[in-house]
Amino acid sequence: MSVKEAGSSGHRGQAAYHLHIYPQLATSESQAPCQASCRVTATKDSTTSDVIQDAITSLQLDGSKRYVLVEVKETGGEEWVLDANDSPVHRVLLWPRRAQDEHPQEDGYYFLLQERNADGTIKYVHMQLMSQATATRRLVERGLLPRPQADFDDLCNLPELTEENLLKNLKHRFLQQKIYTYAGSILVAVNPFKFLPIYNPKYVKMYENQQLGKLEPHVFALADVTYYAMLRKHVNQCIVISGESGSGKTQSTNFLIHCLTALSQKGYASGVERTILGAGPVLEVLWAKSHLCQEARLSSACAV
Ligand SMILES: Nc1ncnc2c1ncn2[C@@H]1O[C@H](COP(=O)(O)OP(=O)(O)OP(=O)(O)O)[C@@H](O)[C@H]1O
Repeated sequence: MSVKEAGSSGHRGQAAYHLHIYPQLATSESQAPCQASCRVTATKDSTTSDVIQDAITSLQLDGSKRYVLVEVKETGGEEWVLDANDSPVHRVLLWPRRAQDEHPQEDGYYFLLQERNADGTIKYVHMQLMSQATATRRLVERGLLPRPQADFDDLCNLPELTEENLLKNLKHRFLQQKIYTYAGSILVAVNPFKFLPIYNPKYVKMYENQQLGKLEPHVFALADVTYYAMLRKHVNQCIVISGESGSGKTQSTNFLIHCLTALSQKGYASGVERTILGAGPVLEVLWAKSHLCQEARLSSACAV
C-alpha cells in the first residue's frame, strides 16, 4: 500500500498523505522478521528523515539504531534507497495513479523500512526469501509462470492442496458472496444464511446446457448437467447432498428441484415444483421409516 490523500490537515495547511511503510527488520534474538506495518502521515515537504522518525515512533522501534527508507517499484522489482532529504510523497506522486491508492503489498509500489549496519550498509533480512520472491515475480512477468490467482473456483486447481489453503480459498470466495466452489464434479456450498439473488429464472437460463466448470460454480449447473445426462444417456441420475445439520441440504434440494422443474417444463410458473416440494417432508418421513438405522435422521431422499 502506498499513499492516500488525507485532506488538508497536514503541516502548514498543505495536503497530507498517508504513506504505508512495511518494516523489514530482524529482531535481535530470533532473527525473525518484524511483521507489522504502519501508516505515516506526510506532506510534500516531509523528508525521508521525518517519515523514518514517525515510523520509528509508530512501530515502537529502537530509536538508537539507524534506518533507511526504501522505495519498491514492482515493475522490474526496482528498489531505491531514499536520501535523508528526499521527499517520499514526491516519489509516490510519480507512481501510476492506481498504485497511489491503497492496494495489497504484493501488487508492488510501497516503502520498506530497513536497518543500517554500523558501516552504513543495509542490514538485509531473509535475503534468500526476498530473492526467491523477486525471481518468481520476474518469471511471472515474463509469462513463464502463471499469475498468482486470488481465488480458485475449483479446489482441485489449488497450487498446494492443504486444509489451510482450502479453507482460505472458501473463505475468500465466501466474502465475495461466492458461496459455491467446485472440487472436480463435486459442488461445495457454504451456507450464507441470507438470501442471495442468484436463483432467479435468468440463472436457470444462463446455466442451461453448459459444461460443468465453464461458468461460476452454482447449484443450477449441477442440476443442469444431471438433467441433460439423463436425457442423453436415458439412465436415472442421482445427486447426493451431504452436510451437517443446518448446512443447507434442504435449501439446496429445493434449488435443485426448482431448476429441474424449470428445465423440464421450459416454463417457470409450473405447479409441479410446488407439488414436489410439498411432498418433500412426507417423502423424508417415509424414507426415515423405511431405513430404521441410526443414521435415519441424517438421511433423506427425494425422487423426481
Ligand atoms: N443457499 C442458501 N441461501 C440462503 N439461505 C440458505 C441457503 N442454504 C441454507 N440457507 C439457510 O440455512 C437454513 C438451514 O438450511 P437447511 O434447512 O437447508 O439445512 P439442512 O442441512 O437441511 O438442515 P437439517 O439437516 O437440520 O434438516 C435455512 O433455513 C436457510 O435460512
